[in-house]
Amino acid sequence: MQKIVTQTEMYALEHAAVAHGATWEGLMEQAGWGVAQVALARLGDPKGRRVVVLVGPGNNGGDGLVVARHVHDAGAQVALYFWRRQFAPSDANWQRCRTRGLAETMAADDPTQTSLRKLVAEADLVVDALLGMGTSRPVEGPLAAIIATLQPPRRPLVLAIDLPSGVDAGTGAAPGGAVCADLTVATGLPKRGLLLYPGRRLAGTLELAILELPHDYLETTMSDLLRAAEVQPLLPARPPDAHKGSFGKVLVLAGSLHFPGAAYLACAGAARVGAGLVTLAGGRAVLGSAMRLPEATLLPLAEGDWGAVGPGALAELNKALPNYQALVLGPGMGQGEATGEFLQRLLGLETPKSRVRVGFLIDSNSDEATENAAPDLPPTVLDADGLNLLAKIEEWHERLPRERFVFTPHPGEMRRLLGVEQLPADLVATACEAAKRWGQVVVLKGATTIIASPDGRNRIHDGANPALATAGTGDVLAGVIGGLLAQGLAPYDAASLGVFLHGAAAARVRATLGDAGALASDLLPELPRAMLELR
Ligand SMILES: NC(=O)C1=CN([C@@H]2O[C@H](COP(=O)(O)OP(=O)(O)OC[C@H]3O[C@@H](n4cnc5c(N)ncnc54)[C@H](OP(=O)(O)O)[C@@H]3O)[C@@H](O)[C@H]2O)[C@H](O)CC1
Ligand SMILES: [K+]
Repeated sequence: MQKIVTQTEMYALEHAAVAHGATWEGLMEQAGWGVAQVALARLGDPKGRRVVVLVGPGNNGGDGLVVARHVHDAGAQVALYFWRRQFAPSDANWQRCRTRGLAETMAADDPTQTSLRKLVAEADLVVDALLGMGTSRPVEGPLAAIIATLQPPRRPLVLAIDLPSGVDAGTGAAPGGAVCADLTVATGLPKRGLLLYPGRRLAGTLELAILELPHDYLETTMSDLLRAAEVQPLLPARPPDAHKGSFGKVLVLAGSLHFPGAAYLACAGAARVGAGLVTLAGGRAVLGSAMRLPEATLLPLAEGDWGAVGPGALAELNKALPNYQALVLGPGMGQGEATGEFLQRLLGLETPKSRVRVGFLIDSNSDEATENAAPDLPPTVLDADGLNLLAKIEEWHERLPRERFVFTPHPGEMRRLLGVEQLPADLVATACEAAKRWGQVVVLKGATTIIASPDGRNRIHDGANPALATAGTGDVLAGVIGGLLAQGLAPYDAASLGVFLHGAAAARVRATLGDAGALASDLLPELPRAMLELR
């Protein structure tokens, strides 16, 4: 499993490695040697190739000096450009470069970067070893000017060691600008900032230089990179003697007059990942969606305002719910008052008192519990308007039954759930803390999607795809996760596999249609193909 680390976790791992007998110098040698191998593979025959290494003041610069030595020893012509690094005889890696006679330029002697521009213009490869995990503030002044000499379009290949200089290792932020690399070789383990935007974009292709780190430290709360190997075992089995009842039933409550298509997309998403039966619940507004998917059954519900679902729908819905193994709630359902009241009562949140009566609804029109007493909800995906309506309910997270929901917010919905104007910079920590506090699985959607479990586990999906930036793709994802929940996956696994399959289907769409013009519904036929590919 590929772990992703914060600076704190990485420094702790390095200390643990030293406690187990490694040396700092040895770790740096391993890191630099690993990076040099990637550099040499990119350079092809190193003879006569020109390499410039930009060396900063810290250990990232130290890695750069190790790379410089190995690339020189392999036959390339290496020049060193130092920024804020003072020579000291104890700097063994610099000393080794001096012994080899590598050319040196000091940034302090090149205030207008004239020498640097010439070096860069003649180089085949620039190695960025200015700053790594130690980046602690926005880039400015001479450092910004040095970084500016690497601007595209005319420039050599740029390889960043560990992180592109200027990218925050924890959040991926680059407030003062940063090196825009063609590839980044992470040392030991990839840092979170390499997966989060804009860091992910600035890093280019990601590669890894292996460090020997003590593995028992890897199994704590570090993030996992969501990859095929991790999710493949989660695919539900399809025994030959199976029947539709084997794969669960999903109830989808989605769509409204304004968003009729959301219902279709969510239902079809659930069906396309193998749910046995999908039922669409709603008023006349969603009839069109039901017609588009003849395989779905329909649960007609009493309508509130403008065809939206209102509290009158509860009786029918509660009767039906025990027959379903998963519920998808919210895509395009609207945010009208009646729908809000419906949701509040469906979730048992109509009065603070109901906290102690989870699973039973009180009909506010009657003094006593009605015969419509609600069953416990099955595992439920709460998405889009469902989340927006939930966010309006006072103290919702203290009163909602825990470990029952997968929340699938995009950043705007996440802000509303958290009740903040702006999301904190550290999105992984934000998703993880929310999942813990709310007791629900949180899928924080974005170019990089974060899946966080209440128990602290979290997975990061590196699936940016411009083809996905179109209306309705979130509705498909909600349906996909619902379809997997119905097949018996635990919420965290259903969310993880769902995000992976959705991303894999999107990659297939992009491969045939390109970056623009794909429709959310184009994902649907690709979902079974993505599953087939994964099996
Ligand atoms: N620890 C190990 O054994 C290994 C580490 N590896 C590599 O080391 C770096 C992390 O090294 P570190 O020395 O902690 O940090 P950096 O080299 O990234 O940089 C620290 C210096 O940078 C200055 N700084 C930070 N931000 C800025 C900024 N925006 N502008 C100017 N200067 C900045 C900071 O100086 P101060 O002024 O704050 O004192 C530091 O001096 C890691 O990324 C790996 O590459 C090896 O890979 C493995 C072994
Ligand atoms: K760097």
